[in-house]
Amino acid sequence: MGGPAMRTSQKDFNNAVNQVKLLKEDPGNEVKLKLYALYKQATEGPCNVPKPGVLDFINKTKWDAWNALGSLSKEAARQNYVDLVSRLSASSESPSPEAPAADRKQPESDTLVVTSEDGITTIRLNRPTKKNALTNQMYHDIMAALQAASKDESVITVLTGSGDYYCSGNDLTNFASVPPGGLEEMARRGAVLLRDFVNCFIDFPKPLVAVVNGPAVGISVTVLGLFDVVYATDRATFHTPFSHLGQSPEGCSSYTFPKIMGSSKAAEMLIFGKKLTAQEACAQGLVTEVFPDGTFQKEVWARLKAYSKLPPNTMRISKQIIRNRERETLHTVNAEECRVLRERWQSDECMNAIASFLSRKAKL
Ligand SMILES: CCCCCC/C=C/C(=O)SCCNC(=O)CCNC(=O)[C@H](O)C(C)(C)COP(=O)(O)OP(=O)(O)OC[C@H]1O[C@@H](n2cnc3c(N)ncnc32)[C@H](O)[C@@H]1OP(=O)(O)O
Repeated sequence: MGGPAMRTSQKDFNNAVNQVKLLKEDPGNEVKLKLYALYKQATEGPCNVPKPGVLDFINKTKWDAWNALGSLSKEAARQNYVDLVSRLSASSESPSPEAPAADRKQPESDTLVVTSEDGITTIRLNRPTKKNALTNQMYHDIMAALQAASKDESVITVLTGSGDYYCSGNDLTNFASVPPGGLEEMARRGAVLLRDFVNCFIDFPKPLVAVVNGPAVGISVTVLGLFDVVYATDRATFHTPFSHLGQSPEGCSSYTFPKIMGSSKAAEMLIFGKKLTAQEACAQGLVTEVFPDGTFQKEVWARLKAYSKLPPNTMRISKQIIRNRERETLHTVNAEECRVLRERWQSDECMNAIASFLSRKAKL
């Protein structure tokens, strides 16, 4: 085990594994084989499986590459993997023809991880210590990721979260720093950001799937009405505590929720802040299907991989015909919700609720 190898953390390694999926150029089979071997060595140690038969050409080649690393330590393999990915990333900076530079904007921080594999672009909220609460930067990064995904070669786009929560909604500290223009300016900016954010979901052209890996709060729940399919673990809950926060519904939920679940069920959620279990949300049509937490990831990703093999243009056209009729209505609803919220954000009821959370007096 060499000294430098010890400097690579598990986080660096995980980042490198994600980075490989974002490479804009195919590094070629030889490099892919090297990456494979280093990955196996870093995660499982020296090759410990029987050699495949000579006719099993692909697996034998992979086995040979892994076996050639001999007794290289896991740490050293991790370091070599990270170094190799870093060199590959540096040499694949040139823009790809199908994605104009503005649309390829990658997240500026690690709070959003975007990967593409098997025809699926996955946008992962990655702020688990804050229950994936959405910072202003994350709203921008999600918009950029959706824009890029709408033009990339993937077939399906997925939004999901890291850790035990799907998302705890708007980061309430977004309201903590008041700009020079005062509360009014803060509310104006918030309304513009919210409108643009929700518009990206309304206009998204490909099948959009939410993989709800845990509890969901606020805006992460309301925009679900704009997704095509919502899969949830049985640990998930769905909570829109707008009245508790002195706020009003957004994400087009004032329109989509009554349509999905009927006006009285929608009112119980959006006005009284009733928290739904995953099963309840499924019974009311907000969630497509609920999976046991133990098999959630396995079952959902297997299903999505199978769906991603379906003809992409046909799926896109089917989505259009399902959604297009309502697109203008949804834009109108979004604009109206943002107008109302802009006023709410300047109200005493809202300010008190946020101050209360920030001073840790209140929790949902
Ligand atoms: C451009 C503006 C657009 C605005 C759109 C309008 C959007 C509206 C909404 O989304 S409304 C919903 C807002 N969300 C909330 O009110 C949730 C607040 N959070 C909580 O009530 C709880 O944290 C919890 C129930 C989600 C989880 O409770 P628990 O399991 O006990 O964990 P902790 O409270 O200890 O949380 C861990 C850590 O995360 C921080 N955190 C969680 N959620 C948020 C949040 N929404 N905003 C900011 N910070 C959040 C929490 O403070 C803890 O931080 P700490 O460890 O104390 O530093």
